[in-house]
Amino acid sequence: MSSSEVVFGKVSKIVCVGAGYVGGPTCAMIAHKCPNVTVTVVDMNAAKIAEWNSDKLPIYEPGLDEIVFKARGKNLFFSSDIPNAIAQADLIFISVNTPTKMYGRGKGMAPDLKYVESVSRTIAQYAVGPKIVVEKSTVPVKAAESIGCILREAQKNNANLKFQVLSNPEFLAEGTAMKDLANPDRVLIGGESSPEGLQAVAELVRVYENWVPRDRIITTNTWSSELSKLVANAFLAQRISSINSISAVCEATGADISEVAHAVGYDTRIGSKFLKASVGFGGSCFQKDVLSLVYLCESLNLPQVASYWQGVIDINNWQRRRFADKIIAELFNTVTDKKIAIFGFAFKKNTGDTRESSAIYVMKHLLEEHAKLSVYDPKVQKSQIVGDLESVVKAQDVARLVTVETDPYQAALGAHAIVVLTEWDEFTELNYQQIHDNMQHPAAIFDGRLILDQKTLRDIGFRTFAIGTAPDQAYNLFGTAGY
Ligand SMILES: NC(=O)c1ccc[n+]([C@@H]2O[C@H](COP(=O)([O-])OP(=O)(O)OC[C@H]3O[C@@H](n4cnc5c(N)ncnc54)[C@H](O)[C@@H]3O)[C@@H](O)[C@H]2O)c1
Ligand SMILES: O=c1ccn([C@@H]2O[C@H](COP(=O)(O)OP(=O)(O)O[C@H]3O[C@H](CO)[C@@H](O)[C@H](O)[C@H]3O)[C@@H](O)[C@H]2O)c(=O)[nH]1
Repeated sequence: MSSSEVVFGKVSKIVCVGAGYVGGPTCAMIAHKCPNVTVTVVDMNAAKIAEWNSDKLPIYEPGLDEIVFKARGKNLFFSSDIPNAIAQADLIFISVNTPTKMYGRGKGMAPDLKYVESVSRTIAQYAVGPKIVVEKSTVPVKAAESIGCILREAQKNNANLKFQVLSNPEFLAEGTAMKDLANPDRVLIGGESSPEGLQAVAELVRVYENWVPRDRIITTNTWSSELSKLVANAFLAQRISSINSISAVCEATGADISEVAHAVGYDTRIGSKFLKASVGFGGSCFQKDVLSLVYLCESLNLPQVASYWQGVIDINNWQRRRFADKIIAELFNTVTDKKIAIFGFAFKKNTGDTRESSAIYVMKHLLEEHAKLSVYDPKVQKSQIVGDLESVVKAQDVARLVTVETDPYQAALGAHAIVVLTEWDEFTELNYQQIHDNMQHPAAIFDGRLILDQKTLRDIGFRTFAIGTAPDQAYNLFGTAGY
């Protein structure tokens, strides 16, 4: 092609394959900000598409309903007709899941790319005319090469087909997805430096330029873009593991993790964000993407780099275990048949998502000790909680030992302890005097999120433990001082 030949014209029809946590919100935002573009989100899960077309959307995300209800039926559509949508599109986002592979080569480490490959083959089968194909899913470096290879094969048999594969990873965080999409720190687009590649990049830039300042749209080569997504998540997860590792030092010495994080984060070179100690990071991305980086480094014969990043995961698992062990130790070394209230099951506040939530693992450890757990989460359904626990503990034990309540006061009624595992704002506003009055005594609270005021709770009569905080000598009812 000559540099002046136009292969990829102005994008007016966008299709997104994958109507999940990324595809749904991202396309709702594009439709909202680009009234002249028609956006169709397709998925092989017809039930999910029906939910996207209903009054109750399949995911909870602050601000999402409003935008979807405004744009739906105008320039935003949800459909199960994948072939037709692909045939019509100028630009196709691949936004399907890339979970950690649970079988065969790379089991427990590599991302499973079968859904990405399957979409590539579907595009190759139903495409007509030129298409810009955009990796939105998080993938390992060089995934675009595999997608391109499948698409080029289709091109050989049909001269009208033209494809360019771009990388455009998503950086939204759940719970703040709509804010992140409306005002991203940056948009990253990777592509080829050929004339066709540059044209495709320019067309995707043009879409984002509808609301993102041009200087926040970064363009790179394809492999830099793919790798940057993994590295961004690895750095973020690393900060949490770093602060969590120091939380153990605080507990053993009398330093306070919030004070340390504040003092350290005040250095502008370090920065204050993502330094909140916790019961460990959860969510569908951090563990999966760090493991993907570790696997990539092992494949590239870089074992030192692999083991450096593996440490981030090891600390996270250790922190979850450490917190559960602390609960058991402080409840007089036995939780057998003791009722323990679990406040929060989602992996963070303002989402109903439970994927890789630390709650699953802390509860697993407690269930192995035969604790009776009573769970309350404002946004997670009972079926989800039971299903998640059944993936780590025998179903009969879940049935025998776990109850799910729709009210935190009910969850804490008659309990020996409360364990806070998600930082929902409403947990800070409960009447802890009333809760304490209706618990077994001595009553304990374990704050895995550092959201409760320990002094107030102690004044009420609670025995308290918070991550990264040594029990105050004056209130050291646990008798764990040793420093
Ligand atoms: N969840 C996040 O906050 C987030 C943020 C940034 C990036 N990502 C990345 O984005 C990707 C998608 O994540 P998600 O959380 O939206 O996943 P998800 O599981 O919520 O959604 C994926 C959807 O793809 C559909 N799908 C799978 N294969 C398909 C096929 N062949 N044809 C049609 N539909 C198909 C599934 O039915 C599902 O509805 C992942 O690679 C993830 O790592 C996620
Ligand atoms: O200081 C902190 C910050 C976060 N967390 C925990 O870390 C996990 C992940 O939180 P967050 O990153 O806010 O949510 P995610 O939706 O998982 O978003 C991450 O993963 C996405 C998927 O790749 C990326 O797009 C986002 O940029 C990246 O922040 C949660 O369990 C949080 O509670 C902490 O424990 N301490």
